[in-house]
Amino acid sequence: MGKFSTTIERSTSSKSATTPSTNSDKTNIAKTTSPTALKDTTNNTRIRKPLTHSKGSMMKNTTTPSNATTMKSKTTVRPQSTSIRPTLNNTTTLKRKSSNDMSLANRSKTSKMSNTPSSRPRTATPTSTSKGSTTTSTNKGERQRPAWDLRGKIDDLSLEATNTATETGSMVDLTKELESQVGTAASELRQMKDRVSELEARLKAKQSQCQEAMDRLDQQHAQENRPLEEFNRQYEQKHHEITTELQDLRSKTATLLQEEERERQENAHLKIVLESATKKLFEVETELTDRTKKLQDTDSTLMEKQQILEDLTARLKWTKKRQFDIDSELLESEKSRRKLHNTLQELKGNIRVFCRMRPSLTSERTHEGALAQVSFGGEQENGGDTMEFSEQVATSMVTNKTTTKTYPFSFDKIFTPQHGQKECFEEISQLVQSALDGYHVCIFAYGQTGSGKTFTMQGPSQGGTDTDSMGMIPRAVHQIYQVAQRLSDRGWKYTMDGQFLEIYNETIHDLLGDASEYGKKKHDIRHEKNGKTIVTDMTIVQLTSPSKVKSMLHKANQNRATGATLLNERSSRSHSVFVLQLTGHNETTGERTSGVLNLIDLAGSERLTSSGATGDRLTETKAINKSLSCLGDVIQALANNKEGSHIPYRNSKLTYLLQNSLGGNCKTLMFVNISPLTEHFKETLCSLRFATKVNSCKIGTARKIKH
Ligand SMILES: Nc1ncnc2c1ncn2[C@@H]1O[C@H](COP(=O)(O)OP(=O)(O)OP(=O)(O)O)[C@@H](O)[C@H]1O
Repeated sequence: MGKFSTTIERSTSSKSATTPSTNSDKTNIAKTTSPTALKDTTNNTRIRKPLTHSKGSMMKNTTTPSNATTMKSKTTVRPQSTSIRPTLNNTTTLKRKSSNDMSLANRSKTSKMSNTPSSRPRTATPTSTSKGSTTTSTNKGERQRPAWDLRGKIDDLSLEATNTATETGSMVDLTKELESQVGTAASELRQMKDRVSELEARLKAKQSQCQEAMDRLDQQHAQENRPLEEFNRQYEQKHHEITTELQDLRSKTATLLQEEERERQENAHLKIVLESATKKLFEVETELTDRTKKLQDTDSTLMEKQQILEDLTARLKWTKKRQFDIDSELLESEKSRRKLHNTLQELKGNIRVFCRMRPSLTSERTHEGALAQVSFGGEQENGGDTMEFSEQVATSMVTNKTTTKTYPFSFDKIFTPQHGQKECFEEISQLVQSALDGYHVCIFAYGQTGSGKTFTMQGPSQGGTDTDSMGMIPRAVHQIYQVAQRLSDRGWKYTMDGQFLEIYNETIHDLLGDASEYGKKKHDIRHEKNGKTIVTDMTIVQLTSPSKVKSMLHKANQNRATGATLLNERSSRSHSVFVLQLTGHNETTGERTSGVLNLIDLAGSERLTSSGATGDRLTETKAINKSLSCLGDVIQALANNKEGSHIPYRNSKLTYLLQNSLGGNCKTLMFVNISPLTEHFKETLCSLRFATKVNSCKIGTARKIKH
């Protein structure tokens, strides 16, 4: 069947279903509690409306009964099914309606088109032909009425118009019927709404009742549960406590287990330590036993030794006492010896002469016979020493025979090359003591150049630091310093003022002054009535400590070097005089002393003839010889010892300077320094002869200077 026939079926079924559907709808509404469902029903009702406009309904009369029955049975089911369709809004419904109307119109149009005269070839029977031809002409291109069959076409049109009129009438009926249905439905709807409202009210009431019942139940439940909750709370608390306690217990147990493990390990360790300690203890005990035994042995030895020590201590005590007795005896003996010696010196005079031969230097021992033949004798009865030089002298020029000629000498003391500075100083230390006691002491060093005068007076020219080689000047200062310290216990206070001057070519120079002033200042000699000798503009150094002597000598040597030239070695060509003024004051007794110690390094005593000097050197030599000759003259004059006789001090600067240190009030010592070399033998003989001359002088008894 084509589309058109389907449409007929639908319209038929909808029409036939209209009445029964009302009942069934009602039943459905009653069952449905939702207003929405009701709406849907209404909508469905509306939806069904276009179905009544279908061509099918118009064709109802032409349909066979059997078909109608079938359709009816089909449509009765539809309202039920539509009642449970989803809700459609009015707009949708209208749209559907509109679209259905449109489809109806189209169908009508199509129907019209299919009934045009063009489909002329159709059968002449309008009803059956029309239906069959229309259907076929529209859809399958069935045979159409020929163009020339206008009559047929008009017939078709009139038939169609009749059909349309019939259809329109049916439509009006249908509309009316539908309107009536709508009214009924509206009334039903209102009833339903009322019913719904009523039901809703009842529902609300029931809900409220339910809520109240629920509240009551809740309250009851709460009341009933309160003890249970309390119990539950207590239970939980208890549970918590027990759990906590349990955890504590577990943790304590774990700690205890750990401690136990640790103690176990410690015990094991202690066990090992104990074993080791026990072992050591045993060893120590063994050692202790050994040592105790040894200690006992040592104790007995110690006791023996203590006994020995006591014996030794007793013997030492006795020895010390004996030593003290001997020392006392020795001191007494020494005192007696000094007294005797002093008496001897006084008998001999207060001028003493020491001879000192220096050792030969390595460079001087070049050949056999380089050293002069000399023998040193022992101590004489009068306390002096002897020495004897010898030389081979030709007796005949023809036979070339020689004989040994000897030159004996004796002096208060003779120092061989083997004697050191220490021995020399021991001999003169008493003179230094005399200076401290208030005497004027004068110590000369006389001899040719290079014979060892400076070495004797100051020490090595290189300024050696060893105390063994220290000369007479530093030793004298050391001794004075030490004695002054010792005498301070007995109330003595000493001051030591040092001056160092040089007499060169009969001019005085200050060796301790500023180097730039050296040789520029004029210094005069003044003798005061109290016996003091003053040299003007001289630098005076307070020797507060022995170390100051060293720096003083260094300064003097520096100044001397300033005045030296290549051809003129100043130390050999000038006299250097170190003057030490010693002033003592005893605060206890009020006693005062003022001694002077003159330490003089004379210029070289070469003979003018043998030196072969000319020019400036000749002048120097003349000056030196003159001053040395004057010194001899002064000593000679003093030796003559004639009261009031003239002493030629003023003949030279040296003797004038030493005026208060040479003579009856003074103690004089002369070192005659000699060389050991054969080549210097003649000069040595000259020096020794001069010294012998001095040594033979008796100046008289020295007296303390009184202030
Ligand atoms: N007793 C001694 N022991 C060791 N060496 C000495 C001794 N006496 C002198 N000499 C050395 O001999 C050399 C000459 O000595 P020194 O300069 O003292 O002679 P001098 O007589 O002072 O000479 P000058 O008149 O030229 O000053 C120096 O090198 C010195 O060190």
